[in-house]
Amino acid sequence: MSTAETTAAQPADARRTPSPNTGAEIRLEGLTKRYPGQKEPAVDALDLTIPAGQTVMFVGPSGCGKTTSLKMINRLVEPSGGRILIDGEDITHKNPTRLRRHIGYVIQGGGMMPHMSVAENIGLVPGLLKWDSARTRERVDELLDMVGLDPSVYRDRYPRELSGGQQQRVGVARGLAADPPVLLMDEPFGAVDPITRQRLQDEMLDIQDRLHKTIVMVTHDVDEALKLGDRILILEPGARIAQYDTPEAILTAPANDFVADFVGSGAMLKRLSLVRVGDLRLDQPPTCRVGESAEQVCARVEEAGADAVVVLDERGRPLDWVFLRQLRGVAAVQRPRFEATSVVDHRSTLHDALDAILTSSHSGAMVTRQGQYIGVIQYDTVTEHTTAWTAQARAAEIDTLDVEAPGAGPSRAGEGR
Ligand SMILES: Nc1ncnc2c1ncn2[C@@H]1O[C@H](COP(=O)(O)OP(=O)(O)OP(=O)(O)O)[C@@H](O)[C@H]1O
Repeated sequence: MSTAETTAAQPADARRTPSPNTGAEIRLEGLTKRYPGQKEPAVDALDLTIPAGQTVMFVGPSGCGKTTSLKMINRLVEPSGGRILIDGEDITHKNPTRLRRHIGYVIQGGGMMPHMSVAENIGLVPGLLKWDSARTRERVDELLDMVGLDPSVYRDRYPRELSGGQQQRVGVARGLAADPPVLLMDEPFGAVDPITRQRLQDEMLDIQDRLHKTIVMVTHDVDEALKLGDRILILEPGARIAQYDTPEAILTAPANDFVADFVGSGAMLKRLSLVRVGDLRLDQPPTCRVGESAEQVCARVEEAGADAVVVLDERGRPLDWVFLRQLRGVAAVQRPRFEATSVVDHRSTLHDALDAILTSSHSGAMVTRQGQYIGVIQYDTVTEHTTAWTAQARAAEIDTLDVEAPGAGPSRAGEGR
C-alpha cells in the first residue's frame, strides 16, 4: 500500500491535515470467524465501514468478539468468510506478513522485545522495510518525542528499565514507526494506573490531532471509548452490531436496552467525558520559572492579588503550583522533587479534569497544549458548566412532557439501524 494510493482514495474530510500519510478507510463485508470446535461463530457476518482518519472504539461484553474482529483486520486471525478492504483494496488474501508491515499494532503492556533496546524495538518494522539506519534513528527520536519520552534519556534503555506507562508509550511509538495508515490497538491502556492512563489517552488525542490515522481500539472502559472515539461500535455476542454511532448519540439516543444497560446509568455524569477542558474558560494565575528570585516572585504575585504561582520549566511546561508561603524563606524557586499530578491536556475531558482537581490543593488543575502550559481550569468553572446542563436538561424534559402524546415513550434515534 503506497502513500500515493492511500491519499488518493480518501474522502475530503480525511484530508484536513498536512500529514502526508493519513488514515485509510477500512471496510469489513460479511466478516466471519468460526473457531474450530465452537458451536457459534465468534464473529458472525460483520459489516462495518471505518472512515479514513477516524478513531473507532470497539466495546461490548466479554467474549462478544471484539479482539477477534480486530485481529482479522491485520489477519493475525484468519477469517472463515467475508472480505476486508483497506483503502478499497481487498486484503483478505494478501500475504499477511507483508500486510502487517503497513498496519500498526499496539497491545496491552507495549509488547516490547525484552532483549532489545527502546530504539531497536521501535525500529523493528522500519528495519524490515529496509529503511537506512540514519532515517530509522531520526524516526525513533521523533516518535519518542511525540509520545513524551526524551530520546537522549530513553533510546538506549531496555524494557526492564522502564515503568509500565513508559513501556506502553514505546508500544505506541513502535506501532506508528513506519507511518502506517491504520493503527490497531487491543486494550492498550488496560494495565496502567488511572493517572498514567489519562496521560496516555491525552497523548493519543494529541497524536491523532496531528496524524489522523485510522485507529481501531478495543477497550473495556466506556469512559475511554467516549473520550477517544469519533465513533463507538457496541457489539453483542457474535460481534453483532448493537449500535455504531458517535459518543453523543450513544449517550443521548441508545439504540436499544442492551446499549442503554451497557453504557450504564448516569448518562448525565458520563457527559463529563464528552466536553473537553479546552472548551471551557481557563484562568491565568501568575507564573514563574525555576531559578527566579523567590522574593521577586512573591512581590509580583502579591501585587496581582494572588496567593499561589504556577512554576514552569525552561520549555514552558508546568512543574508545580505553589502557595506563596512555600516560597518564603527560600532564595530561588526550586524544581520540585515530584512530577505534578494536577495537569491535564486541553483535550482532556471534564471527567479527567475533576479527577486531577481532586489531587490538587488549589481547586483547579493546570492545563497544557502539546506539553506547554496554557492556563488553569477551576473547579467552579466545571460546576458552572454542569449546572447549566442540568438546567437545560430540565427545560428539555418539561418541553417533552408538554408535547408528547399520553403513553408515548421517549424516541430513540438509533432504532431501526
Ligand atoms: N483461539 C480461539 N479458539 C477458540 N475459541 C476462541 C479463540 N479465541 C477466542 N475464542 C472465542 O471466541 C469468542 C470471542 O472471543 P474474543 O476474544 O474475540 O472476544 P472479546 O470480546 O475480545 O472478549 P474479551 O472482552 O473477554 O477480551 C469467545 O467466545 C472466545 O471464547
